[in-house]
Amino acid sequence: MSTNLAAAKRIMVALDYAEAKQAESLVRSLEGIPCYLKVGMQLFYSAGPAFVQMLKEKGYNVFLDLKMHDIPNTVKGGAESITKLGVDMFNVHAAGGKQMMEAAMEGVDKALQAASGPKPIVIGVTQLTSTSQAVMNEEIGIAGTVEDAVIRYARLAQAAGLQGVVASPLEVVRIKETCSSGFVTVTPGIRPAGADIGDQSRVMTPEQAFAQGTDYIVIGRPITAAPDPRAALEAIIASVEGL
Ligand SMILES: O=c1ccn([C@@H]2O[C@H](COP(=O)(O)O)[C@@H](O)[C@H]2O)c(=O)[nH]1
Repeated sequence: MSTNLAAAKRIMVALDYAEAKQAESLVRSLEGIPCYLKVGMQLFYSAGPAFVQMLKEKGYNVFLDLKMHDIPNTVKGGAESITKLGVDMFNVHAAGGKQMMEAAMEGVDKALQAASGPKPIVIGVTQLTSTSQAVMNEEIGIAGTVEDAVIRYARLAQAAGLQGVVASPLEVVRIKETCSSGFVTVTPGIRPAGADIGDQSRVMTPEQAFAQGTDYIVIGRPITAAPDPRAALEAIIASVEGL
């Protein structure tokens, strides 16, 4: 595999669109680039499982970013349904606790006992990348540093049997040191130099994030809102080649 194909596979493009036809148009424009595609709640709530299945039929790796957070029995059922869709990755909120995350893993096993299929990577959401230190301490009421909170969630996710976490690239080094180098990190909060940060708070450039050792970067608006999304993705791929 050439270096830039390997880089493309570690870039998750967030398909944050209201309607399937908008997302389909973006996917068409990226044809031939083997990036991961991330389907979040906006698109899934409007386009549903059929859209995810279409992406799988086209051969894409798909991260279904629904951030489940509910009682264990409900999350188990949700994980079972998601696994049956054949996605490559999905997530739950680590703040839901160990029992809830274990229930997600039980849901995966239940789905795979009923019918064979790929086993998805299940990851825990730690502190959202839009959350700043001040917001976490003063508004949400969690004391301590964001980094320490992320590490607590990462340890909990690992103890529950999850394979990784969503965090900002700023916490990747400590997550890998604490949990192991093989514990998967998926990092949104990515902004190419000079790009608008918008509602994100804990951000790094694609180059900086990969230099921290992250496994995957998630990037939405810098690609989807660009005048030429394919050129924007290609520039990001070129910027991280070899990292
Ligand atoms: O902590 C988190 C968890 C998920 N996200 C998601 O990633 C993308 C980021 O999009 P941008 O347009 O590049 O900001 C988006 O789908 C979020 O829901 C996150 O940003 N932070």
